[in-house]
Amino acid sequence: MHFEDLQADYQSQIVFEKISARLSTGEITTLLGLNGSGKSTLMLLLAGLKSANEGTVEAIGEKIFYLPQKNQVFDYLTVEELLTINQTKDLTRLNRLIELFGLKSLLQRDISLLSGGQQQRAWLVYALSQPAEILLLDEPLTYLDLKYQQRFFEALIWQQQAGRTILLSLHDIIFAARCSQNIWFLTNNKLVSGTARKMLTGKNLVDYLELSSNYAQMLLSAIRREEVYEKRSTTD
Ligand SMILES: Nc1ncnc2c1ncn2[C@@H]1O[C@H](COP(=O)(O)OP(=O)(O)OP(=O)(O)O)[C@@H](O)[C@H]1O
Repeated sequence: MHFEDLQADYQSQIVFEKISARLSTGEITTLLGLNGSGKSTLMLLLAGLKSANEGTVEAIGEKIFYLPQKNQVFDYLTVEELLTINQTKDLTRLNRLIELFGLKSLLQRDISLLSGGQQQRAWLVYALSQPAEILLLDEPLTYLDLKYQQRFFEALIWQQQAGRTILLSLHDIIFAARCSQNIWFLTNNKLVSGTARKMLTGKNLVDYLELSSNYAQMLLSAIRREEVYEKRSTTD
């Protein structure tokens, strides 16, 4: 999937203009940016749910699934009913996801009566079980406790290894650094993109996320420590 010279606005307020990028097939890309920088808007455009004022999006022959930041059901629907709406799903994958996200004991419960994190787990299983080549997941970590953030990380790596192309929007750059090959920053109506290694620099965190340089350095040290830990843990 790629897009060129995209422009979006709401009632003549420009969100971004002339942005272009390619979503690398089979890789995980994370979209970072301040509140209101346009991450959800870009996902809506890529999913074909909002039309661009200018520019083009091309995803020939690729099925796209978009999970919005806020999800709700308007009728009483159990978790099981939600997860079986689309019968064309791969049941082996669905059952493994149900297990991974601890939904077995919640299958008969009404979604609207679950806690925020339990609802998010149901929506994530719903999203990850869709038969789509491209997954657009808007702030998937919202409400998740650390246990299920870790499970979500495992699910992401599994899905990437199964050949899916994934675009996430996140505010957690440590999580982004762990899972992403590519980082896109939305900043001042523009998109700046590159490999995670190249993009996660102190200067970019200060310039694009408006962090103080001390906080940016602290996060980058945590990312470096994590890299060392991960290298060590693969040889343990
Ligand atoms: N339906 C809408 N009508 C009018 N303006 C909107 C609408 N949706 C979003 N906006 C505005 O467009 C801009 C981009 O919003 P968007 O939701 O894409 O940002 P975001 O980067 O996803 O933010 P966040 O990190 O807070 O989720 C913001 O200024 C927002 O106020």
